[in-house]
Amino acid sequence: MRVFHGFEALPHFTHPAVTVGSYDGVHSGHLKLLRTVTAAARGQGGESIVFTFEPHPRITLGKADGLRLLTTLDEKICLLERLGIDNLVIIPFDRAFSRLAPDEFVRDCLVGHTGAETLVVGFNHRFGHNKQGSYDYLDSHGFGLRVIEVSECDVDAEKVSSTVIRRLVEKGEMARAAHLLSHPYLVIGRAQRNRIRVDDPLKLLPPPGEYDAHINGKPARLTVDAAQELITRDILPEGRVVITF
Ligand SMILES: Cc1cc2nc3c(=O)[nH]c(=O)nc-3n(C[C@H](O)[C@H](O)[C@H](O)COP(=O)(O)O)c2cc1C
Ligand SMILES: Nc1ncnc2c1ncn2[C@@H]1O[C@H](COP(=O)(O)OP(=O)(O)O)[C@@H](O)[C@H]1O
Repeated sequence: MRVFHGFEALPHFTHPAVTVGSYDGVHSGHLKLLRTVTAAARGQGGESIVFTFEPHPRITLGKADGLRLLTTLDEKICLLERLGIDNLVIIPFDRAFSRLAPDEFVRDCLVGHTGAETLVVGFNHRFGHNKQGSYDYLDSHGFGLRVIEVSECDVDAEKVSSTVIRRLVEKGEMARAAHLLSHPYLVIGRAQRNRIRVDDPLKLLPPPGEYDAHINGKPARLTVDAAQELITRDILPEGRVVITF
């Protein structure tokens, strides 16, 4: 997967199919869109592009109050890569960007900068200044784009959203969280002896307690302490570690 920062210096994309969103957690609902965008790209002999935002829009818009995220940017890249997405474009979500009207965003950013031919959106997707854009808006304005709307994906008749999964992780219900994510809860940190630190203060960790997890693919018993440090029984090689719950 190629990763680009911002709209400047993007290459020429071949018949791209695109999707846009925060994609926090890259959960089962997101998966349905990501599979659709991949299939659409293949169907038109082109490549898939995911646009995501950094920082999370709610932070820029001052609506973050205590927000913790399921995925850091590093983790999101890892998860999208595994799904076979061809390109990721990370959009700096600043105040000026948030003021773009829906038509400016679609015309200038999606079509203008990437030549998007197909746009995949979820059932509740909103975009553009004050969230004025939606599937209906796209459908009625055309923009010369094929727009595919993906219906809501539930798991066991339960709504799947980043918010629902955040609540499960906050309660330490890691098996249920993994079920709604459709993959284990991922934490990428840095090991020093038997301690693992996560540098991003926005990363949501499970509450203090003991957990069965995997560290770099090996089963391990892990303690999360009150200072949100992760402690193992064994000494780990120093550096980047991948933990899955
Ligand atoms: C160009 C562009 C501008 C946006 N502007 C706003 C905005 O002004 N206010 C807003 O709440 N969301 C805006 N969004 C939507 C956010 O990306 C995000 O979907 C939304 O903030 C999610 O809100 P929620 O977490 O409260 O559901 C914009 C999206 C795009 C692509
Ligand atoms: N459970 C779900 N089923 C289907 N689509 C979903 C689901 N949850 C989210 N989506 C879609 O995934 C895309 C990205 O979602 P998200 O990152 O939560 O949205 P936003 O960019 O508005 O924060 C959106 O198009 C949204 O409609």
